[in-house]
Amino acid sequence: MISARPAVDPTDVWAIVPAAGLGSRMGIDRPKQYIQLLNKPILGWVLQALLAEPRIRGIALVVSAQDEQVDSLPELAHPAIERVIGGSERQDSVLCGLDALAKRAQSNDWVLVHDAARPCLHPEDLSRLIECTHNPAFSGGILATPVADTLKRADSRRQVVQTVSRSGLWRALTPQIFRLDHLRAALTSAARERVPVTDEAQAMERAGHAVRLVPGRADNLKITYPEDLALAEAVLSVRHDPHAGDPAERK
Ligand SMILES: Nc1ccn([C@@H]2O[C@H](COP(=O)(O)OP(=O)(O)OP(=O)(O)O)[C@@H](O)[C@H]2O)c(=O)n1
Ligand SMILES: C[C@](O)(CO)[C@H](O)COP(=O)(O)O
Repeated sequence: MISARPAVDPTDVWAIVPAAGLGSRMGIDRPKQYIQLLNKPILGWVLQALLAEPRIRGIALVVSAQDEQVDSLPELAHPAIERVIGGSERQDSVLCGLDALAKRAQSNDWVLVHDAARPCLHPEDLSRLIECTHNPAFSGGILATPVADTLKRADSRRQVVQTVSRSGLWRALTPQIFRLDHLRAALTSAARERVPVTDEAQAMERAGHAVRLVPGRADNLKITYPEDLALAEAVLSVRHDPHAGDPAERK
């Protein structure tokens, strides 16, 4: 049952966690979302963060049909979580999640999508993202962080051809929040026209919607390569050690 949690205020939202990827860039023989960070798999951290937010009524957890490890997650027993089978690309998996939620939710409910590969979501970022739905000038929003490095464009030999201005450039993070019917229509259109989209915002932009950037913490890392694991573990251990303090507050 996906709608087991009571409504707590008019901005209740639903969540989709696309977790049907192979994690091929991680270079191991099992999906990266089951790698343990501290005492918990990456996907366990993600579900814990979403379950702690009372405005989220239900979560569609999208996994591959071959996934045998998902049953070992204690969070799977939570009545708010529904398991859904995903597709071959991330955008297909998100659509599978939306189709499942559409059977329970209202078409104008809000849905946030958060990668199974981002275990360091901070509760304050999640809360501010949900609050961006109160701004009627936008169709929703995404967590994002300004680009902090100097950017280079290179040719096929990796010779630098240009230094690109980073002014106005942001890195798209997740979660990303939109109305269920808008996002479903935008992703369906991208799929019908075979347009690859790497996040929900790209589908929404393509459909003509105004997408708000909500500044989020740069430590909301996406685990992609092996070297990302130690960084994420460091973030989680500081956050969950009450004596460690927040490095961002160090002078
Ligand atoms: N067919 C797919 C592909 C990706 N994802 C999910 O989308 C998120 C972001 O994708 P990415 O980090 O690229 O993960 P993978 O596809 O697993 O990694 P890789 O590209 O290295 O294979 C992940 O939570 C991943 O599980 C998904 O649900 N369905
Ligand atoms: C959705 C996302 O996490 C935003 O940064 C990202 O686009 C997914 O990246 P991928 O590596 O292309 O799956």
